[in-house]
Amino acid sequence: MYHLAKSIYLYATSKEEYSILVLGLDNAGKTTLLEQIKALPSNATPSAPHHPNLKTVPTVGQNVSTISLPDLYLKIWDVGGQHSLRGLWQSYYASCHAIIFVIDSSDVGDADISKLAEANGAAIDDIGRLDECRLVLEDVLQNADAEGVPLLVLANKQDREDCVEVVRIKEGFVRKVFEGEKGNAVRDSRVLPCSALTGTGVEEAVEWVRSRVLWNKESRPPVMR
Ligand SMILES: Nc1nc2c(ncn2[C@@H]2O[C@H](COP(=O)(O)OP(=O)(O)OP(=O)(O)O)[C@@H](O)[C@H]2O)c(=O)[nH]1
Ligand SMILES: [Mg+2]
Repeated sequence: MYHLAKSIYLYATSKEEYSILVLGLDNAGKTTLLEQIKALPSNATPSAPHHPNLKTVPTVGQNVSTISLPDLYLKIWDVGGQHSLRGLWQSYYASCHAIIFVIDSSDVGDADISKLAEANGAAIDDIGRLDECRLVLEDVLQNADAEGVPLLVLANKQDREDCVEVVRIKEGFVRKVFEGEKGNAVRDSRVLPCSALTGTGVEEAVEWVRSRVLWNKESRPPVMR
């Protein structure tokens, strides 16, 4: 009887948990984004409000936090984006349910990769940030373990005066990467603007991810917590 009661209790109180992987070049704003997500009203309670820690340092390794939404948990993995750390990303692909790829909208020139064709084949140290961003995103798209995983591209730092508008990042960069030969085009994806620093667009980003992991749950089932 005790075991039956315990099973019913666990069934009634447990929720599905989905893992979200936050990727992007160093300095893109991944850790700042994680801090803002942790501080969302849906996660904090009036008795335990959460104030985002916006003083970040470059991540060496990973930060992980689980946020509780009414119907599910999102376990969010923020991994370091420095060049030397990117080799670790692929070990997260097989178990993630969605990827958020963060772009620093003030560090991608005019975001038009068609002008970069001649940079193909250059060593990574010799290329600009837009091309570096393209190579890194293509690498994610091409990895078999990440196949079919919903992908949200966040055009971050939209609060900065020198940022490129989201439409240019979408049309000049993301669409061309997806349509390119390494693009692996068929995938649930979206490009959204945000400012991880001010928090603008963060809630919309979480809502997109929440809806897409649910949509994709037959291909990538959640774990129960
Ligand atoms: N203006 C502005 N600055 C931002 C925004 N998001 C992050 N930053 C700043 O960008 C810098 C890097 O932010 P992080 O969140 O540490 O970047 P990261 O992607 O985690 O970097 P790594 O851990 O090295 O991969 C910090 O100085 C942040 O304050 C934003 O939306 N707007
Ligand atoms: Mg970081």
